[in-house]
Amino acid sequence: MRIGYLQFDPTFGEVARNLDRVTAHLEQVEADLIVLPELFATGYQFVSQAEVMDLAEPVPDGQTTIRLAEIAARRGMTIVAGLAERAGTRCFNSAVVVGPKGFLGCYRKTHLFFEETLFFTPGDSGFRVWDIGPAKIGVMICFDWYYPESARTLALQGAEIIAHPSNLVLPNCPDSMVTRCLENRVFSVTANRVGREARGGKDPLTFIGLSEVVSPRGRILHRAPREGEELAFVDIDPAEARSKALNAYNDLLRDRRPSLYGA
Ligand SMILES: NC(=O)CCCC(N)=O
Repeated sequence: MRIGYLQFDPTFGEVARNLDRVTAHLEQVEADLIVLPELFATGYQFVSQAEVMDLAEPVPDGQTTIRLAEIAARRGMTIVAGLAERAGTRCFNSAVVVGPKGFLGCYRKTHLFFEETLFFTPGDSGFRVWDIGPAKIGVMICFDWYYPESARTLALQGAEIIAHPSNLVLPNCPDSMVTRCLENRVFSVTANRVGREARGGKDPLTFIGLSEVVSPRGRILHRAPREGEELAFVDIDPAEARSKALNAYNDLLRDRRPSLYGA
């Protein structure tokens, strides 16, 4: 099974242009699963609620989901991509899952970071897993990584690969995903963006790149540079994420003691 990411540098607000640039990359892809960054078509540093409402789209009938579903069907692959979702008067920081047969579902970011809390509604979808044929994938978005419950919940639901659209600005995620994968015995694909944004007189944000695929044994199978766009794929066997046995006596998920874990 071939999985990977597009590390991308969007131009803020230029949705059609960003979509065109991304789809040009995707037309070259021969893979089973590709992950795109969080908010890949809009950019990240919104300055007002009105701006978010203007740039956000309905799911699945908005242009971004439609375009990605068309490509997924044509290329016979699954795409997980972050986007700003408009649902009535609310906006969510979401990720859509589209496959060879069309739209599969949408995850709404559970843990909003920094000024996202001003413009987005905390996600209400809960963590979800989709069977895409060769594997079961779960989705979390960027800052969700900071909460071990995110990856653990997906692993308990049977996720073998965690698709992780991101706009990372803090340094810790790339190395921390080694632990997330090790403790849950899952693969992860973190698709980060690169570049910087300094809008509306706000402090500039520099995105750290370092997109990566990590194995269930905590090996970094491939990591992108800090800067520059990169399309990268790794051939994996998702079966490596099915057994949670550490040895003849320990099973990572069976041996949990939730009655002793408190809230
Ligand atoms: N967009 C984000 O959720 C950033 C989260 C903080 C980090 N890990 O960079």
